[in-house]
Amino acid sequence: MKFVSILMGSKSDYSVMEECAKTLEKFGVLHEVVVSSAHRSPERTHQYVKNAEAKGAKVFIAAAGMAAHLAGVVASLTTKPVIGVPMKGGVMEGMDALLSTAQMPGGMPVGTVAIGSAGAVNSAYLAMQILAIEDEELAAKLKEDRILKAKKVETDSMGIEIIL
Ligand SMILES: Nc1c(C(=O)O)ncn1[C@@H]1O[C@H](COP(=O)(O)O)[C@@H](O)[C@H]1O
Repeated sequence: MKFVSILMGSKSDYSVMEECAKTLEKFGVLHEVVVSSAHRSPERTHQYVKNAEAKGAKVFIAAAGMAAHLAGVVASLTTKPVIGVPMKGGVMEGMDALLSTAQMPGGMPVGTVAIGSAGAVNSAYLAMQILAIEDEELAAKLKEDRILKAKKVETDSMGIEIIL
């Protein structure tokens, strides 16, 4: 079994991270969704990451807001790629979470995406792009998705564009 693991620090992150799960779902990519906090439930986080890796998690996505240490702690527990998603809601509307997710010490990376909703969706795409390195079927689906996105830009432009 190979799958993407999605962790979030709180149930309150789910309304945003649901978009990540839905994006993986759309492409038929197997995933787990778990609430676990490095701060509030350190043992659960440790056990979950170790078990998930043993079961076949190929990429971890970790979302948290405020002092967002979850992704960094997940990165400390696995050598699989870890994608961090900073959540809004702290005093700096996500800038606090962005910095605490991205500013990892050398040798312990967390690939960090945008704050909030765009980041949630992009974390799923980035995870799939990593899986697609060795999955031609998924790679083809991602290429098709790019073509559809480019076509949509053209369609959206029709009716409003003025070109001299
Ligand atoms: N940053 C962390 C961690 C962690 O890093 O371990 N655990 C929870 N949180 C974050 O705290 C915020 C508020 O959580 P509550 O809404 O439960 O009070 C959430 O965005 C969560 O990700």
